[in-house]
Amino acid sequence: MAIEKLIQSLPKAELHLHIEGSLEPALMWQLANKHQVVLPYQSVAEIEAAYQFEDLQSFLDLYYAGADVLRDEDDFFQLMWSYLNKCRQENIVHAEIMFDPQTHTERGIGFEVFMAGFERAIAQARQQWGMSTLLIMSFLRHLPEADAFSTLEEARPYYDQIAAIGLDSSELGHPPEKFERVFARVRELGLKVVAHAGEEGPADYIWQAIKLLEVDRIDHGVNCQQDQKLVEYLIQQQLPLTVCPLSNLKLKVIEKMDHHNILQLLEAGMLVTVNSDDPTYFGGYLNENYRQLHAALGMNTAQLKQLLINSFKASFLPESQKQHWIDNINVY
Ligand code: HPA
Ligand SMILES: [Zn+2]
Repeated sequence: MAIEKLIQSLPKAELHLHIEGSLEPALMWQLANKHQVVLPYQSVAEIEAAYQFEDLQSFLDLYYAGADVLRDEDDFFQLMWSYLNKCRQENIVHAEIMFDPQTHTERGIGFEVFMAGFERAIAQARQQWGMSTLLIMSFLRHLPEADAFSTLEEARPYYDQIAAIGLDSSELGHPPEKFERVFARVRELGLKVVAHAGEEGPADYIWQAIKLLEVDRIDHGVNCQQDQKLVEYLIQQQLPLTVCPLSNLKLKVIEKMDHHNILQLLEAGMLVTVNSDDPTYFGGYLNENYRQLHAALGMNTAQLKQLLINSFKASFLPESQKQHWIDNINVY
């Protein structure tokens, strides 16, 4: 079978997806009208045209501004529902979805609003087509650690709906060590830990995420090759990286897709996975990321199969469910 068909048809997991980064320009436009939010754009086409980024921060500025149209429970339902439908179209059978509560609580929108919307969409997708999802609550690292502590406290009624806690937003100048104490508390609560590290930041930030936060996965991590000892450690420990190729291209972490190191890392034996990060901002959902790896880097069928296996291996699913899906990755 042609690789494009395999990319579409094989079961896959997505492990690095910010739900606020799946807000479609058309939905942003519709919600801005609904709530009379004034956007600095005159049309959906203008929103799309604005998505040209120089670096992570230039993206984050638009991403937080875009999230301002999300106001009531139904908005969060629609946001989640639209992504879960995309999963169905792309044969993403399991998704571990990040959300940024501080982006909403800072605007006076509480957990009871967004969690209710997310949960309603998740339950509907589970009932209608057996969609499997886990939620990852992420702290914004440009804010103080004290704010992360209070967010963790506010989330208390929802702990049984949250599988893991993450760390995202502006990386440079906000190293993992800034959040060492709050992640110690997270681990005491029995939650898994992930952190963005080594996207724009140095290999040392990846070491800090490992040693100080005791992460179960690294989000991005593409700068690991700056430190050969770190590369060896990641291989030996099989500590997963959730890599986002189109994101790296759009945020100029790499100059061209054919410079991406994901297949090198894969061939070296690292547990790397492919993910879309913020698909509406970066020009493609998950399958488009796989397609571009084939087009630009010549990803072959064996590599595709390994990346799909990795997507389940690196997930927080129970072992039996991981194995079930891995057994269903049939490449002819
Ligand atoms: O790629 C990212 N990096 C950091 N923070 C983010 N928040 C959404 N996407 C990202
Ligand atoms: Zn991310």
